[in-house]
Amino acid sequence: MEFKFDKNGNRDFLVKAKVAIIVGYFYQNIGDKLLSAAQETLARYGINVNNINVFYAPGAFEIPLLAKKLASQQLSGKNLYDGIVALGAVINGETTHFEFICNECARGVADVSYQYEIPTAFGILTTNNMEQTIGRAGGYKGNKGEEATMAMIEMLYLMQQVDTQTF
Ligand SMILES: Nc1c(NC[C@H](O)[C@H](O)[C@H](O)CO)[nH]c(=O)[nH]c1=O
Ligand SMILES: CC(=O)[C@@H](O)COP(=O)(O)O
Repeated sequence: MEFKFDKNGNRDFLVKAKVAIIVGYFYQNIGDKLLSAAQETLARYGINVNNINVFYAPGAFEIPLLAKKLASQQLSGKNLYDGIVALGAVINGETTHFEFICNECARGVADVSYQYEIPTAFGILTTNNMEQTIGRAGGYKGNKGEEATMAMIEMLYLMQQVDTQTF
């Protein structure tokens, strides 16, 4: 993914950024792979490790509530977090349960970003089997943890651009 902003340009806005990572821990090994990629990406772009908090949800269905709770946190009248990254994996089974979890998780994560105007990246794998899952957690299709984190970082830049635009 190519950033729209100059990756080698001014990154001061990233050094002070506070980020929450939520990991759906239904498949712990997958969650760990996604989390590692997210943490490495944040470090690569200069976000202070002391400004990153990690939270574990039992499953993807619980992620939106945790995301909303985190997004609502305030410090001195401002949002505590500048960005949120939601990670996890939902693997289809024999029933329609998969659809309900995926839809509610995606809808809930999106609603948090809209309601609180905090970039909340959707890094939840929605796959048909473990092979597809592993392939997207550091395998042949990359790592959704890195991809989602990069999207969140770019949104931090864009939100700053909007807030500081002049004519
Ligand atoms: N099957 C998967 C689940 N199921 C659990 C739900 O997310 C939720 O925790 C439960 O329904 C209780 O509310 N979660 C995943 O993250 N991935 C799955 O494949
Ligand atoms: C996505 C799920 O909840 C899945 O693990 C459930 O499997 P099943 O539909 O076979 O009960």
